[in-house]
Amino acid sequence: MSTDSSLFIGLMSGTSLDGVDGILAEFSTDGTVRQTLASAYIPFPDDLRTELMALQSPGPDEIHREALAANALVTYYAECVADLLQQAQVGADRVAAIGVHGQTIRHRPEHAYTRQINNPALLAELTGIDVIADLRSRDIAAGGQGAPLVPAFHRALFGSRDENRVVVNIGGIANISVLPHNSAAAVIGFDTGPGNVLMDAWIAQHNGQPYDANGDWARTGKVDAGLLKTLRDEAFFAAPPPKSTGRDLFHPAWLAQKLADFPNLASADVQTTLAVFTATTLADAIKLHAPQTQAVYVCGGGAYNHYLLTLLHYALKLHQADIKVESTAALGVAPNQVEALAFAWLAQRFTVREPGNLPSVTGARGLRILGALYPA
Ligand SMILES: Nc1ncnc2c1ncn2[C@@H]1O[C@H](COP(=O)(O)OP(=O)(O)OP(=O)(O)O)[C@@H](O)[C@H]1O
Ligand SMILES: CC(=O)N[C@H]1[C@@H]2OC[C@@H](O2)[C@@H](O)[C@@H]1O[C@H](C)C(=O)O
Repeated sequence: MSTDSSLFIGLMSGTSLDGVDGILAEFSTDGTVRQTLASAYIPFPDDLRTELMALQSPGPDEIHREALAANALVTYYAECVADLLQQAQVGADRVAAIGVHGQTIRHRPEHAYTRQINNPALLAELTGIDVIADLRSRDIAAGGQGAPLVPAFHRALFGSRDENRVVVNIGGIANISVLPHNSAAAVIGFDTGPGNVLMDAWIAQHNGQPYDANGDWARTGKVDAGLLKTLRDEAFFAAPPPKSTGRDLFHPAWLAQKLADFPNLASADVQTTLAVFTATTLADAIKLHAPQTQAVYVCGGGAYNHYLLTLLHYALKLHQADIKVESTAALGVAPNQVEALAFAWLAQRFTVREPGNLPSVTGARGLRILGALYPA
């Protein structure tokens, strides 16, 4: 490794609540990714998943339960770090910092707060590595949404001089980054609504599976136009960016309420409609805010749902016949590694005291250095 580069770890556990994705990568001082040395995924055990799900809404003794869940969470983060170091045969002393997102349990930018449960002090203690945490609060303090943060990284990693690109992340929630080929043009980005969160909840409720692998169940049903319209009528979709959302709005009880008017729908038809809902809300956002898009690159777990990608491609082709839809693997980064790499990048930005946000995305008053340091 040369003197103008350093190793960083990124840890992301997102709204799907399934586990933690980690990456160990080498960055140049200017933030360029030189190479990825290792990636790892540690699933959460069922009891932690259940508690993280319960903490998404108000409940008894929350402060105590949140603290215990944070301690438990960090043991899996530390396991992920150990796995990365072991795979790459790298000592903790060679890693400059860990960028750790934590687990979102509330996201209420309209009330000027967002909460990711975490115990970064414990992570520094367990790993012996500097930890950079709390990466959203400063943007919110500056009047921003605090999310999505990945567009700045998407621009750095995936921006092109030749092609108008959109990067789509389909996690629990979905978001887009609009990357015009003209680098002087502002990058915009925002959450478009549910990604997998409602499809995951529905298949878990009906078939006991954590997600609809490959979209195979959704593929068997029919779209219900009435339900689709009811879902799309939610005010969030018509609101202009900057905007962000989460499980605060799109939770199983929200879906149950919308379904109340459709008591006779077959469960597979609901799953199909939810897949079309995700695909069309993404496509609408791209058509309205990035009509010149030539290529769409998809990351996040939803990139592995072929049925969903087919629906997205179909919805976009109605607008522009020759639009490309591919996964970010076509640009050299596996779809399930992009978010963790973004948090490694944010840790690198903090370390060189460079901003991590994009005011054109979050609506913050200006560029801000994101995060707080817990020294090793
Ligand atoms: N093979 C697959 N087929 C279909 N869906 C899949 C597949 N693999 C992963 N997924 C979906 O991707 C989800 C996990 O995606 P990801 O890890 O990107 O979410 P996250 O990071 O938790 O969410 P967010 O980006 O909202 O924070 C799973 O819950 C599942 O719905
Ligand atoms: C508050 C919060 O955790 N938001 C997540 C969530 O998951 C996807 C979408 O909603 C995005 O806004 C964000 O995550 C990514 C990493 C981001 O900030 O860009």
